Amino acid sequence: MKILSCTQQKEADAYTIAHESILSINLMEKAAGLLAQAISERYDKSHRLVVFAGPGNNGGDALAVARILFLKNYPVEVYLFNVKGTLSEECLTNIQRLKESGFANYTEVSNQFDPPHLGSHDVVIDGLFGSGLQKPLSGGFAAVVQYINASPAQVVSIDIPSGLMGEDNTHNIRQNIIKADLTLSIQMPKLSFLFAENADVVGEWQLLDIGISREFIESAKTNYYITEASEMRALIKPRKKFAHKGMFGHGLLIAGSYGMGGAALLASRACLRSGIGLLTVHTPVCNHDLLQSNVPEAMVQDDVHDRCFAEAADLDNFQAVAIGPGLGQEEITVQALFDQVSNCYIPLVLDADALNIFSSYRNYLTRIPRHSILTPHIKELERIIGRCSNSYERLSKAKELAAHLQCYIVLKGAWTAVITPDGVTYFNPTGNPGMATAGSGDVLTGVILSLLSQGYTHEEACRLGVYVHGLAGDIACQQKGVIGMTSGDIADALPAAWKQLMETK
Ligand SMILES: NC(=O)C1=CN([C@@H]2O[C@H](COP(=O)(O)OP(=O)(O)OC[C@H]3O[C@@H](n4cnc5c(N)ncnc54)[C@H](O)[C@@H]3O)[C@@H](O)[C@H]2O)[C@@H](O)CC1
Ligand SMILES: [K+]
Repeated sequence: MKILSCTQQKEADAYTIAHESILSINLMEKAAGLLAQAISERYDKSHRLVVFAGPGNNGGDALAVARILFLKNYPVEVYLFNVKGTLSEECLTNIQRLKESGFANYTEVSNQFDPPHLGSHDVVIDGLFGSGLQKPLSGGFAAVVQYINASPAQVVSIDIPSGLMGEDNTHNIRQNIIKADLTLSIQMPKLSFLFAENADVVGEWQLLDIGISREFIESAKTNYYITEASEMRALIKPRKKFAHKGMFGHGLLIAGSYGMGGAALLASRACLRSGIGLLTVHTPVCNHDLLQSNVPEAMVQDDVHDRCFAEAADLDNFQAVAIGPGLGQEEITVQALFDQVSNCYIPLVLDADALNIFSSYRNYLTRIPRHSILTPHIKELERIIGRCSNSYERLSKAKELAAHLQCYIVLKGAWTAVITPDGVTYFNPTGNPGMATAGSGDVLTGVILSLLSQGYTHEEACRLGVYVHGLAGDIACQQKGVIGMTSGDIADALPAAWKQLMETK
């Protein structure tokens, strides 16, 4: 699914109106019908709806919603903010229609505003500003937002919480943004919904399909997408009857050190549960028995060192290599890592301590072969690119790094972002907070290694790997709960996740 900018969303509205013979006011009526339905599904008529409408079409939506729900016998109260005396045409039409419906509980605010008391059973419908917001809210509008936010009322925002920008909020004023419990977003999600620091203003969000032109959406250019199950299903390579293990690749995992053998174990289990033909784990001698007895399906290649990775492995006969889980950062490991990476000629995944080492030796970053996959979580990324003040800045810098190194970056977290060297970002919808647990990243590295070894492209391995890893996390969460689940449970749930994805229509 594409994520378009607010400017493009306005163009999409205009294109739909021009090419699909629907009047702007009728498109708004369609949106309002779906908004009203979503609101009535959540709140019954015991709730008073207090509607705050702004001067543009977001206000027009809110007024139409007020009329529809008033006619369904909801108790409704409307405040329209007309401070400049310039209302959009659709907003004006909807004031007219509201009045014609017999609605009387209507206040037009031009300067002085005497706010209504808002109780915990009231529902505020926020239609102050939508995709037409040009700068952070200030003055009277900021005061209204702060009044609503300070109240105990439930808040439903139309399209986007008023005051929030669709993309970059670096220069926004946070206290002047509506804090919604529910955001009913029209047609497409906004990029800013996917950023952690906006979670408390966006609340839960839901998309309403108002029938914006498919033609426009398909041809619109964007660098942001949300991955969909059907796309991932279509990527899975079918297995022929006469398939043999030699056809599914041989991967090399370089992982583990003294006290961190578990990371090698988790990545290996995940790798084998994701369809690889053969797996060799290169690990210090101290982890030999642990791996042999716990993942008998894997072959173990001992490093020369007892306790840490000390000598680059030969890459002949392998289709892909992953390095990093539980690797440690011993001096001898640093040297071995640089040797391994500098001479790597097969697809490569760098994770965990491999990334931490590079963050201490940033000059060496350019030794990473083009198209390698880096899988940092936020902290690991910031050790490389420096601290960022918000998610938009972090994403922008991650894109710069991906372009500079010509690498894929898998930025892990809620909505894990797969960033390609040419600047396209795919956000992943699966997963849950239970996955914020030790070893969860090791599992992902194992899955991606498995897919690369089987001949999936770098982009496919990243996107499919991240999707299935999140799905396995969701299955583990259903079985064990968000608190009790561990990364071992995620690895164990991989077979069910693959099965579920393959059954997706
Ligand atoms: N037919 C249509 O065009 C449709 C429009 N839709 C709704 O229309 C919205 C977009 O409408 P608009 O483009 O009219 O934009 P908005 O309703 O978001 O606001 C535009 C108005 O706000 C003013 N403004 C912008 N920033 C301001 C600020 N910081 N302080 C004070 N005033 C400010 C502008 O001058 C303009 O008058 C969407 O979010 C959606 O809710 C939907 O109903 C779908 C159909
Ligand atoms: K809004």
